[in-house]
Amino acid sequence: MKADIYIGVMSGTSLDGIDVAAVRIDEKLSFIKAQCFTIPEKVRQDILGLTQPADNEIEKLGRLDIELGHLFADSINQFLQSAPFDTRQIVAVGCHGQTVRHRPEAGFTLQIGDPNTIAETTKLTVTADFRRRDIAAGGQGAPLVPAFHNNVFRSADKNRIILNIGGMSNITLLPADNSKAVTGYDTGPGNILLDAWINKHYGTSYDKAGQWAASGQVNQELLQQLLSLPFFTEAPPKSTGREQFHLDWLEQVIHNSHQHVSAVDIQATLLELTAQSIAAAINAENLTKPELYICGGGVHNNVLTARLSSLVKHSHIGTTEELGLHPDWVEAAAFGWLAHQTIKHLPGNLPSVTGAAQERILGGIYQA
Ligand SMILES: Nc1ncnc2c1ncn2[C@@H]1O[C@H](COP(=O)(O)OP(=O)(O)OP(=O)(O)O)[C@@H](O)[C@H]1O
Ligand SMILES: CC(=O)N[C@H]1[C@@H]2OC[C@@H](O2)[C@@H](O)[C@@H]1O[C@H](C)C(=O)O
Repeated sequence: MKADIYIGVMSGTSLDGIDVAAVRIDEKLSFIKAQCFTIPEKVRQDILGLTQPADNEIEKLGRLDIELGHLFADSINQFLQSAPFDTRQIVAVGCHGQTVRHRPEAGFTLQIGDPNTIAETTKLTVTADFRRRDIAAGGQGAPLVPAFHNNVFRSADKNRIILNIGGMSNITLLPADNSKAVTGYDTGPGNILLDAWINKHYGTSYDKAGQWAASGQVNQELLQQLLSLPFFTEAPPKSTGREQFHLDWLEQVIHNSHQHVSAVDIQATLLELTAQSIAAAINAENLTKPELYICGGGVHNNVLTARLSSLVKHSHIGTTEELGLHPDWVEAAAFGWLAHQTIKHLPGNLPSVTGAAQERILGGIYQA
């Protein structure tokens, strides 16, 4: 039987790799397989260099756009070498691109990784640039994945919350009552500050299972200063990124606190900040006895998830694996679904999440 297969490609704010997933979409979506590809260190540094104002930005951006286009295309081609399906069944690729700047308050967001290059190199139809139409319609352009969560994880009898802990964290509220709107927003940092701080001190890219954080003590004064950032109490719709949560911001708050806090205690404090900001967002919602399902790389940080489960009100806590989708592949699968929406001329955004005036067909199509 001929099936429609879509390839989702996600390279998120953590810069931990390029996730490629294949999904089959007929009446229902089913996951086929996924793989993560390395981002070379030089490319990682070039991306990071563009997330803050830099010299000669246009030239750097132009070059990196093409370089990432090739990197995404090579990852897709490699992924398809061991595909357990006939690649002629692929309808399209949905490529998120790499966010280098997200400034919804200034009316723009920028994801790069040239889709023309991907289409030329893979000989596949590519859909990309999913966020800017939502922004043009008055939305935040993010988070987009709640629409996918609504499609695959909503239950008719249980209220559910899906929590993504990536570089940033975002929640999706899925009421069982389908007359109620799905809502969701970015809650603030996911792994980004934990990654940045351990990288500064040990050169490693993340705090494995949260062990370094677990060996320190939370500094309450610093925690309160970090939590006083207006973003945490702003009403949704809201989204954020590296523009807000970066090492310079953290170091400025530490400096302004006028106290000496050891590096390990700062890591413990950052884990507590991450857990508390997520939990405050979840607990502020009035869904009755929600089930909480976590996805994103943060599920592997046992110390963070244990702390979260002691802070949040929920009737059940687990990962999206219980709902049939491994937590590492939810976002990549979502971009496969978004490609399907674009190709079928269906909306990809949820105005109740992003704040856009209406539903919109997202993204551009770059024909094979
Ligand atoms: N074993 C582990 N222990 C602790 N943290 C981990 C572990 N494995 C992954 N992580 C964290 O997960 C992060 C990657 O998460 P993920 O791939 O969901 O991010 P992303 O897709 O870049 O984010 P975003 O959703 O913001 O776009 C890593 O940077 C790391 O901090
Ligand atoms: C601008 C941008 O790239 N935002 C990402 C980021 O990573 C998590 C969170 O912040 C979310 O808003 C979004 O990603 C997912 C894929 C989304 O749009 O739902």
